[in-house]
Amino acid sequence: MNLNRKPIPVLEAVDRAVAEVTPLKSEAVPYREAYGRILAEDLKATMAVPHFDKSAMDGFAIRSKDSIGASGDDRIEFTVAEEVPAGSTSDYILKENEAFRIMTGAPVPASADAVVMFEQAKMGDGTFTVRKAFNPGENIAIKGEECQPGEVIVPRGTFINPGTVATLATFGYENVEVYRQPVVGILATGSELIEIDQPLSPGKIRNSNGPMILSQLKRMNITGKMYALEADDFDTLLERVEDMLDEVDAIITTGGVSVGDYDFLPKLYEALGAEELFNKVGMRPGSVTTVSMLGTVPLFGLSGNPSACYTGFELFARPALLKMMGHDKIYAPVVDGVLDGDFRKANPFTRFVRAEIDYRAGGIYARPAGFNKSNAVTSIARSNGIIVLPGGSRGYQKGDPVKVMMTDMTTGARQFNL
Ligand SMILES: Nc1nc2c(c(=O)[nH]1)N[C@H]1C(S)=C(S)[C@@H](COP(=O)(O)OP(=O)(O)OC[C@H]3O[C@@H](n4cnc5c(N)ncnc54)[C@H](O)[C@@H]3O)O[C@H]1N2
Ligand code: MOO
Ligand SMILES: [Mg+2]
Repeated sequence: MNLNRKPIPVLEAVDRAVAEVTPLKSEAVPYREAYGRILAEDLKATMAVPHFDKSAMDGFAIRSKDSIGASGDDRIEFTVAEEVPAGSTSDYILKENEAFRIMTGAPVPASADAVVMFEQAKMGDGTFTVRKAFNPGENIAIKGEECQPGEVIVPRGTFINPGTVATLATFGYENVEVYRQPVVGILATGSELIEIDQPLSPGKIRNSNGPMILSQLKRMNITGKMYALEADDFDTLLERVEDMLDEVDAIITTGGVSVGDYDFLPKLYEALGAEELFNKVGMRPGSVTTVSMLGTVPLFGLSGNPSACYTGFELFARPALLKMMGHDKIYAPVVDGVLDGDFRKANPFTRFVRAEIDYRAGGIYARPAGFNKSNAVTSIARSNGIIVLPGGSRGYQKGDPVKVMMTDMTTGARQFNL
């Protein structure tokens, strides 16, 4: 048993975990299934957008030169020669003071160079008049004004958002190269753990970390692979982890990483020949988080205590897995906020406090989400962010400036502070 673990600073631990993993290979997926994946190729424009000059308004396409000199007192009249609805074209060549009746999105025929909105025209019978001169290009979306062929629209490593999917459709990418999703195995260890449908008895508790990690992965668009609960028995645990290694790209275990008689995970990783990146971090909760590498497979040994487990995942597993997914923005945003409640307990280590974030017009307010010890589970449920309190000899009080880690961008604000 190693009772002399040396804590390393949080940032150093994060760096070590991230440095060791590499992006997985890429694969092609149909564009409609690409949302949430990471681009493994630069997304380039295959054509100009728009790819023809198109009317930006419903109205009349004219030759701008025919409108020169128009005014309120001296209106100029046009005769409608043809109609061009969206989806159609016209080869007709306008003669002097002739116009097309044209709709938004329709190609502006070559002989016209400006569009008069219906609201700018006074209608006659097959005719209309205007009271101002129109500039060439007025109310027209010019070919290539948005982008040119070959332009990189979204670089490799970017999260595919709904706009990226729209862009894939625009350019005709039926399939797109994305990074393969890691297969992440989850193993909850502990002889005290029971499944949700088993009866509680003294000493036994329901496994909450396993399903929590599954959900943390889901939040990252990863489908986790949940393995059956394992008791604290070295040999069966070793066998189980060896089996998992044949099936997964990363392993997340919970429990058994501290110094107890039945905390076997660090020893187990050692027996597998894994390289230990760290086994103690200067943080609370989660100080005993242990991360090792076995070849290309990271082994995240998260603490059994729920708040420590949750925090260890967000700090170490999440950025490392995002890197494996090819993501170029792997860290949770950390923003300046205001502490919206006291946190009096001083600690020499950096403390991560699960918090309720309130986005107010004046800024971001972060309130500790209730009972916040390492073994707490309910505060995680009330939290949508984590307050970061640097270690030191004093506590913190309401109103103090603090850093806030945005772990849950899916939870919005109560008010729409436009
Ligand atoms: N002598 C020392 N004891 C402990 C130290 C230490 O430095 N010296 N560190 C403490 C800290 S801090 C933590 S955190 C825990 C970490 O414990 P382990 O990672 O070894 O986890 P376990 O011992 O297996 O369990 C701890 C706790 O969590 C509960 N648990 C475990 N798995 C689950 C699960 N899947 N769902 C819900 N709850 C779970 C378990 O029943 C225990 O209560 O060690 C301290 N001890
Ligand atoms: O590692 Mo423990 O979670 O610090 O409390
Ligand atoms: Mg333990």
